[in-house]
Amino acid sequence: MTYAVKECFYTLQGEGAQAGRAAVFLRFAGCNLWSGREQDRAQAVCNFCDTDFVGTDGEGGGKFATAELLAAHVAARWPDLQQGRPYVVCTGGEPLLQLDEPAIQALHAQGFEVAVETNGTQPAPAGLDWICVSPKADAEVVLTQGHELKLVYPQPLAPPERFASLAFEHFFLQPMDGVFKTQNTRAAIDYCLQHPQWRLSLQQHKVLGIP
Ligand SMILES: C[S@@+](CC[C@H](N)C(=O)[O-])C[C@H]1O[C@@H](n2cnc3c(N)ncnc32)[C@H](O)[C@@H]1O
Ligand SMILES: Nc1nc2[nH]cc(C(=O)O)c2c(=O)[nH]1
Ligand code: SF4
Ligand SMILES: [Mg+2]
Repeated sequence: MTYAVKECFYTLQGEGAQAGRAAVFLRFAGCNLWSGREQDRAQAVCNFCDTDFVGTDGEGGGKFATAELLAAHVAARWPDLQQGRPYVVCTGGEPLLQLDEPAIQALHAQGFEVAVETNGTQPAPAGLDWICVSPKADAEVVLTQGHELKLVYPQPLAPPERFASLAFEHFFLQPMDGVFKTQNTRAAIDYCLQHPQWRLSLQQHKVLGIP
């Protein structure tokens, strides 16, 4: 299996229950819900994406022929493997189109806890330490259990109530970034105030100006 990686960088997790934690972000290229081309955005199943996941040309990007080469590339980004619990967040694009058990095992062998940010349309390989599912209105969620469910809000066809009974430990609303970010943030605050099962996830890295 060759892995196509858009970029790979060390920063703080900006979202959800692990926000503030140092992590290597491993951003896989490609997604099943959007081509990544602006001319296709309006017709895409997921049309609010804030990320460039096309190609392998980003910082720390490239193609990796084996799970071991991929894991060594990730480990090289962690400052000191003796210090703290090394943490890798596999994202994309849609990471579960590529992240498989051998890759997870190779990352474990390098000492990493392995997290994933997924749209929930693919089954999860065994061995993941943290699963964050972020449902998209027009895409069926097959991954219905995990650690956190992080719903971009609002999506009129995906109200939070649709997901509130799924088997997750944490439930977050993340205001949709874009031209209506201020209004979306206010709406998410109001929803959390009225439904305390849900917490607010702000994209802290955007506030901080870090990747
Ligand atoms: C770029 S996605 C990649 C992982 C996976 N494809 C997914 O959608 O979960 C990473 C996270 O950013 C969220 N996200 C994408 N676009 C956003 C936006 N415009 N505003 C807020 N969150 C957004 C996604 O819902 C997901 O939780
Ligand atoms: N700092 C930081 N935190 C993040 N959490 C989820 C991200 C993603 O794009 O998946 C992301 C990201 O791109 N940067
Ligand atoms: S599913 Fe994730 S990566 Fe794909 S277009 Fe939507 S937000 Fe972007
Ligand atoms: Mg991001």
